[in-house]
Amino acid sequence: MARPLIQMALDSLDFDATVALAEQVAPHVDIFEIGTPCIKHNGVNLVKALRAKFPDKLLLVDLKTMDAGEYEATPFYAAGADICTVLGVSGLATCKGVIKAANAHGAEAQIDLINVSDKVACARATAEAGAQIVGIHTGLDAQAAGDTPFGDLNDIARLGLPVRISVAGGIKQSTVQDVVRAGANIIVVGAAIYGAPSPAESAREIRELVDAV
Ligand SMILES: O=C(CO)[C@H](O)[C@H](O)COP(=O)(O)O
Repeated sequence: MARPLIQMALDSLDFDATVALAEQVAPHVDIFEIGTPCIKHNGVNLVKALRAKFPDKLLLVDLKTMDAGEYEATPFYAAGADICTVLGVSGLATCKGVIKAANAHGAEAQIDLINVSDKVACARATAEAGAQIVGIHTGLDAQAAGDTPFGDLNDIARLGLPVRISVAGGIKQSTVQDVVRAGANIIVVGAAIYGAPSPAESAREIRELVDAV
């Protein structure tokens, strides 16, 4: 399996703080995720700023699109996004719209399985439709209620679909190696890095743990 990628979720609302945090953790991560609250607050100009500052990083824009897939995602790909997310619960037509926009820009679409009731069926259908990445995701509110993404990861990984698997939801130093072993290709980490006393040190630890598996 190719080396798993580490995705840092930039979940602040503040434009300058987001860029500053990205600078701190850049040596240790592969993908910068502009989180949903952050992209809603700052818009496409933040995509352009990060693209210009980090030409060698992958950039994921966590749009969590729910409708008008092609129309909503197109300007973000045009601004330099490598990956945009679309909600699996939006339905196949919206997912296909984001996939179409991604393909038009030589980029990728990620289907976020958050709150999808039949995740296996959604993953199969969207992989068939050409999605490049399926995201297993326990959101912040569900985490607060005690949920984790680990069971869903096992269910999706065993399908052997021709997609990369991204996993998000409270991943930290003590769980990251299990996530890699369970078959994740992209490990998303937010609070365990940005909430640490030293985000750079925390990102470095995560990198070492992932690479040691
Ligand atoms: O997409 C998100 C919330 O919807 C978060 O960015 C994602 O869950 C990663 O953050 P954390 O590691 O803190 O869970």
